[in-house]
Amino acid sequence: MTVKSESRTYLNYIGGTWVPSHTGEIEASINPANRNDVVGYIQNSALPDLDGAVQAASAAHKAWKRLAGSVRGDYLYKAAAILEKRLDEVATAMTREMGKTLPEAKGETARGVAILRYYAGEGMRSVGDVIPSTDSEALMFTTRVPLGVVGVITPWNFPVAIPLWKMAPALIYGNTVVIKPASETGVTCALLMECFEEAGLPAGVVNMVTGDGSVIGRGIAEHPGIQAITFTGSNAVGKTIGQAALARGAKYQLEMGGKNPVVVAADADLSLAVEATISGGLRSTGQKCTATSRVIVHQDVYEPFKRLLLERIGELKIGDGMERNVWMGPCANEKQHRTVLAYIRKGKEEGARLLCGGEQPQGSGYADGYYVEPTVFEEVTPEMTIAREEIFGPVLALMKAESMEQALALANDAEFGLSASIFTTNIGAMLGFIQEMDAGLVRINAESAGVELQAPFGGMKQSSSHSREQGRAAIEFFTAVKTVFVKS
Ligand SMILES: NC(=O)C1=CN([C@@H]2O[C@H](COP(=O)(O)OP(=O)(O)OC[C@H]3O[C@@H](n4cnc5c(N)ncnc54)[C@H](OP(=O)(O)O)[C@@H]3O)[C@@H](O)[C@H]2O)C=CC1
Ligand SMILES: O=C(O)CCC(=O)C(=O)O
Repeated sequence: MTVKSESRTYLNYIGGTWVPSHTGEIEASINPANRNDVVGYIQNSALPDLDGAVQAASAAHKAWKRLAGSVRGDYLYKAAAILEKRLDEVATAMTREMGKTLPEAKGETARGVAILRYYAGEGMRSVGDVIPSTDSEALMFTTRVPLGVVGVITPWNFPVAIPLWKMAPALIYGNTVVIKPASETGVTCALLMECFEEAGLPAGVVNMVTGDGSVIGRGIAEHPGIQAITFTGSNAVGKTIGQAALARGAKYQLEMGGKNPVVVAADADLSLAVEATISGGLRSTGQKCTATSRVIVHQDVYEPFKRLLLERIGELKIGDGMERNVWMGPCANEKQHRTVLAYIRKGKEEGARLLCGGEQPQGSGYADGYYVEPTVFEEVTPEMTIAREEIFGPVLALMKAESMEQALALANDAEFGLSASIFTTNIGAMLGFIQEMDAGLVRINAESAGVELQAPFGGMKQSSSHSREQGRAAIEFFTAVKTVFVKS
């Protein structure tokens, strides 16, 4: 296989200019489909780089917040048009950096364009309420003000959509931004910065510093010049960010893991349920916080569902996401690959029965990449590790339920509460699920993954800090309410 390596070095974007890190160190961004392919080099930054970015963002804030919302919106519309024009280039960088297939990466980049346009429009929408005062001669109303400098810490699994669904609302409501993307996807983030630069955003309004999470990510959480932090990633890191922010009185928002169930009732459309389980559980190699992980099937349809599921999984083509007809790419990095294989081993050790997959696929096309076969276990019991912990890989755990009550109890038996699906044609079962399921997203006859940008997104229990992102819900995090009382 020919390897298309590039040696372009991407700099930090600070105060409207591209600058190298004070450390002079760079880090290679590797293609997980072929570890010999270097996508580019990013800066391995240190705290003085972050300080520079925070200073630039603080200096830009006063003028940015004073612009009319519609003017800030115009910048976002321009950035959207530029991203749309560069869609193929950005999607290709994404596939090469973290492995999702090119059609998925193109879909995500198009979603990024739509996110920018949605929030551009927010600049023209109302922001407050008029509240009747007990004083008949007074006018009382609420308005909203930006928070200041927002720190954005993002993961590698949605390298365009997640940065944009955090940055676009932060910007439209008048904040300035310092982003630290996941190290695996620093090149894709640098391309997003180029779009903002080309759109002419004033210097310092958006800034990017790449580098180790434990240095730059932690630095953002602890920085006194950053008024709010929005994070998506693991629970372990999210909790430390929340604690650091709380300790210094900064606002924070954490979107973390999931252990999302799909319930298949006896009256379900089985082929629909199978397709949604495969799409929700295995697309993006299972690396979505909304991915289906536990599949709870009513005993009356368990065998036909299982047969159909295995038959369809057997047809999926695994490989380099840049190749046509490949349905599932590799895990995003070496650590993730090791983690997923370790969970599969644990599943076997704890007594779950392996129905398919479980290994790194064999053959020359797979030797240099972080591939794992789509894997299905059955006889999974609620106390097993693979039923409890987020795997973030192409692994499905089948569980048999004797009744819908038991299915619902199993679905709710998790520390997480992000997304949950049910497949049924019974309206009572649908309503019961909507009512009783402890999840921030409840989906009926639809896969657990897949978030619409105009609707609130976030989880219950350990999945989030109980805030919501996206849609109009974003205004709650990125602004503070001011109550105004006016008397002549
Ligand atoms: N909810 C979701 O969408 C996601 C969940 N996960 C879960 O997390 C697991 C591990 O993935 P991983 O990439 O390691 O996730 P992390 O939580 O470690 O990474 C997410 C982001 O946080 C940064 N970060 C890392 N350490 C710190 C720190 N101490 N303080 C502040 N920021 C930090 C990372 O930077 P850097 O890249 O430089 O380390 C990255 O930008 C996955 O297996 C999955 O279970 C992962 C990604 C997304
Ligand atoms: O399901 C989606 O499209 C979004 C999932 C997500 O936000 C995540 O995995 O972090």
